[in-house]
Order: sequence, then structure tokens, then C-alpha cells
Amino acid sequence: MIEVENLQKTYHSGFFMRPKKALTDVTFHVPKGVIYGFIGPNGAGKSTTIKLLTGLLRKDSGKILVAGFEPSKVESRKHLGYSPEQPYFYDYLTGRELMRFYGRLCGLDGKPLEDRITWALSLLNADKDWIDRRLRTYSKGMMQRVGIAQAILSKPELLILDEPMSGLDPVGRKDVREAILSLNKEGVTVFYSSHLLSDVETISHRVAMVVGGKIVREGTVDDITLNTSAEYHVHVAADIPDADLPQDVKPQGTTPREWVCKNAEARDRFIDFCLKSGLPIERMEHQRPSLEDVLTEEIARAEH
Ligand SMILES: Nc1ncnc2c1ncn2[C@@H]1O[C@H](COP(=O)(O)OP(=O)(O)OP(=O)(O)O)[C@@H](O)[C@H]1O
Repeated sequence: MIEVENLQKTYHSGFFMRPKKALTDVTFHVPKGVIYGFIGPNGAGKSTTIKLLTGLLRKDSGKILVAGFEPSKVESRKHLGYSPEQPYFYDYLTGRELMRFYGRLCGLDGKPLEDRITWALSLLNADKDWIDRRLRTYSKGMMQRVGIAQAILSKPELLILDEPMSGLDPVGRKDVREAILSLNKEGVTVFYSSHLLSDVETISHRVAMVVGGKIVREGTVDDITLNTSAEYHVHVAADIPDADLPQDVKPQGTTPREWVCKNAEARDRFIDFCLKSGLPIERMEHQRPSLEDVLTEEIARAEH
């Protein structure tokens, strides 16, 4: 559904400003029918990539195909729904009037238009009293829901959402997660960026991690987290003086009897040490890293 290869983009903002390389090498493919999470720290290049996909910016080099077409071609946007990070709408309209405006742009009218609006609003849990209030009175979360609801009005095959969960409370985030899952069940491919990694971990079929304008990890959440060094937590029913500890083993916070082994070698050394010292091992947990752990590791790597 989306093919991006060796994408590069530099911003040339002002006469005296140095050019800013926002994307140095971005390659990823989004298969049809998946939920694809795009994650990375602030300034990594997520919004730039999304603006390039939607044709709002022009690439310097590389390949982009959206539904088989370059983003400069109108065909690439025929089956696309898009909600930007900070949607800007005419704020003297009410939410419902805004939906009617966008619905008409998609060629809907009369009862089919009203039915479609009802469907989109209820999917985003936005069929509330406030939908008939002017947008200028909306909270960030209300605006976010309306932004996503307008993006799905045309029943697109591909939905691109820039930070759809930002500004939402836990209930709002759950509503958006459920809306994404429900649309995906109906066959919609969803590409979205997010800082909320626990949400990304829960709903994404695949994830790309961008750091410093480059894709550093890509794959399923399992691919990404299982290929990263895991920690082992060993619980020992005795106190151990710090000085005796083997390499790469440290206590877990202030818990005196839980020991964190950084990798499998450290775990084996520690178990060997406990057995030789007659220290009773109660249990051991294998802690798989989260996406947040992996991203933190990648950011640290990029900074060195
Ligand atoms: N219009 C612009 N002119 C100059 N530099 C820009 C412009 N837009 C973005 N940049 C720079 O390009 C880089 C990538 O920005 P981008 O907005 O794509 O990051 P992001 O990953 O979406 O960040 P965030 O998570 O904070 O939204 C940043 O260094 C940013 O400062």
C-alpha cells in the first residue's frame, strides 16, 4: 500500500539558515491491510515523512508510492484519509457542520451523508452534545476526535494519522485504538505516528522506528523486541553484599533480594555464583524489553 525507499528530505528555511537534513535514509513498506506504527523521538522525521506521503512536501530523492502512485499524482489520494498532527479547521463551524463540509467534498449528500457522519462520529465516540458546538470551544481531545472522524468520512482504503492519540485522555486513547482496530477489521490499512509506545505495541502489526532521519528498526513488535537484549530478574532469599556481585548484575531499585542480570551471560554467572555460595534462588523472570526500551537504546546509540 505504501512503498518508501531511500527517501531523503532537506529543509531550506531561510536565506541565512543552514539547510536542515530531516530525512537521510528512510525505507519501509506498508503491506495492504495492516496497522503500521511509525515511532521515534521529537524531531526524528515522522511528520516530514507523513507530509511527503500525503504530497504536502516534495522529496529530494528516493522513491515513494502510495497505493501504487507517486504522491504528486492525484490518484495517490483517491483512497486516502489523512488527519494531521494539529488539524486546523474553520473554527466558527460546529463539529457537525465541519463533517457536512468534508462529506460534501467527498461527493456525499442528503441521507447518505448524514448516515456516514453518524457512523464516523459514533466510531470516534464523538456523537455527543458538543458536536453541535462551535469548534473554537473544543478541547484538544474533542478536536482530535473530529479530525480523525473527518479523515474516515470517505471510507478510505488507507488512513494516515499523525499523532492520533496526542492530547487524548486514557478513555480517548482507548476510543481511538478501538476505532483503528475496527476500521482495520473492515480492511482499512492504517499508517500512524505516535509517541505513546504502549498503544503502538498493543495495536500495530508492524512498526518502523525512525531516529535522526533514518529507519533504525522495522518489523513486527516481536521482531523488534525479541532481537534486543533481554534482562533477567533473579530473586534470591538472602542478602548479598554488593562487593561480591558478578559483573553486569545489579540490585533492582531498593528491593534487596531482586537482582537484575543485563544479559544471558550475566544470568549464568549469577546463578553459578548463587549455587557456589549456597544462596537459595526463589525464582527467575525473563523480562522482554518494551518498544520504549528499544527506542531508548537506539536514541542513546545515535547520540554516541
Ligand atoms: N519547515 C521546516 N523548516 C525547517 N526545518 C524543519 C521544518 N519542519 C521540520 N523541520 C526539522 O526537520 C526535522 C524533522 O522534523 P519532524 O517534524 O518531521 O519531526 P517529528 O519526528 O515529526 O517530531 P515530533 O515528534 O516532535 O512531532 C526536525 O529537526 C525539525 O526541526
